[in-house]
Amino acid sequence: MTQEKWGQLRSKLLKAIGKNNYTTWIEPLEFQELQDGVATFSVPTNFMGNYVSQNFADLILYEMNTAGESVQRLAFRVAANSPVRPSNEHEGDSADVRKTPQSQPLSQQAEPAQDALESLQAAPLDARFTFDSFVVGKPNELAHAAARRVSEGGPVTFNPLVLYGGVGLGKTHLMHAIAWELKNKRPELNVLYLSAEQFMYRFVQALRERRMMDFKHLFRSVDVLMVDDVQFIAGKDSTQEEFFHTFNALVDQNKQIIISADRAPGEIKDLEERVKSRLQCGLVVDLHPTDYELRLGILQNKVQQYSSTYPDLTIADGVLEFLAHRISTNVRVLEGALTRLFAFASLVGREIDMELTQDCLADVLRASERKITVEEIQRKVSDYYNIRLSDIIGPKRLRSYARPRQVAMYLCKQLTSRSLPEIGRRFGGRDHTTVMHGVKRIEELKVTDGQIAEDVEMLRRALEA
Ligand SMILES: Nc1ncnc2c1ncn2[C@@H]1O[C@H](COP(=O)(O)OP(=O)(O)OP(=O)(O)O)[C@@H](O)[C@H]1O
Repeated sequence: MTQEKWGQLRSKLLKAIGKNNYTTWIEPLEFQELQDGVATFSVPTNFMGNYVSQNFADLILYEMNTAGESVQRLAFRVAANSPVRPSNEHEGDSADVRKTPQSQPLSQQAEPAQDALESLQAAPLDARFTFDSFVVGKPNELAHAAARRVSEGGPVTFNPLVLYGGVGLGKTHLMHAIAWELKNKRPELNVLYLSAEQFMYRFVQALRERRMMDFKHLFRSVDVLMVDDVQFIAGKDSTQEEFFHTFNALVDQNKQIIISADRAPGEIKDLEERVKSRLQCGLVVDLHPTDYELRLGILQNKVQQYSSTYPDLTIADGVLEFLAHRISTNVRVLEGALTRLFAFASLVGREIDMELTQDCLADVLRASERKITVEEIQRKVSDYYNIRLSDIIGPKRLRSYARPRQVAMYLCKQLTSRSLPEIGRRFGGRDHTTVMHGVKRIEELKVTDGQIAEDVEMLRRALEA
């Protein structure tokens, strides 16, 4: 991040927290560097660093990330370069921003909590995302069954329910469907659905307006709390802490919590252990990547919905099967393709046949047959394991390099059409028997080592996305 960018961010902070706070706390901060996700500031005193970290860190992090900077943590150093140590922290954590004040004075003009709660409930639910429009197949049947159960609003049997899976596989759809169902069946329940980003934003706002008591009260008075994309709060320490307290308070009152995430809780980097373990206490279900049958079912369902909008359009045999076969990335892309096809066909007034499909969706079809390269795999794997690309290719035999290298070789074998000798050549001129050994080793480990199985799956998804 440049000084200039920090300058722009400062003016946003000024607007957000008002002139007095700004002059006292933000103006004296001097941005030093942004490295490995940690933004370092120099501050005149320890006290000041602590105060800013406790009261404004989430806001600063939020603004930085919104401005396109990838920042997980802030660190404050007094001018002499000694790290700020929050008084109630262990030494090892000294530069981390972790603490949230446990209580904040209530603002004199604080609205009654109930009013504010109503505005919170306005988080919009998509009218299309209901159980009726959700197509069930093998990859999502367990998630669907669990969502159905929770949506009955009966006694809480598993808490929380965690739905996780890759991009566009229906997590948000299921969450909304639960909320709609609860609103219909149990209108007396206070159901709150929001994204983890909105949770953070509310939290930051409450801190800023000194209305933490309201915030706590609001979130503790819901009957069902649904938080979408919880991975968003990873690395945002104060928000995680507040989420943790909210979570515990609701579970203690036997209130239902439903969470979604893009990966299993245990796999979310920079999510605190205690949050992970709370999330793992309930029922954790995976939405698997779609299979051909599910994709076809979703397409047929969509076509049925479209038939009222486009009563004159017809689809030739084989088109839906072709799309289900060819577009396997995610449901969002599949739906988008069909929408475009209908719009196009209605414009030109033609039947949707293979020719029109190929013409209209040339780019989508090309993208879905995109070839994955060895270099891409090497790059993704090195990013994933946080090692250098040269360590994947190079000669080092340390386990911390050798295992990722074997994972990369395995993925090259699975996802590209390269032969073993070709793969070997691209891994620093290794022999094909070395590649074969690596591939075999990962095949074995996938069965015996859950971590490796998960790593390979995540990487495969990322590469195919
Ligand atoms: N089984 C399904 N039946 C019908 N529609 C589906 C199904 N799965 C996904 N969709 C549709 O695919 C689109 C993407 O789904 P959704 O937004 O729920 O994905 P997500 O898992 O929350 O993705 P992200 O990780 O991007 O938030 C939505 O329009 C949704 O209605």
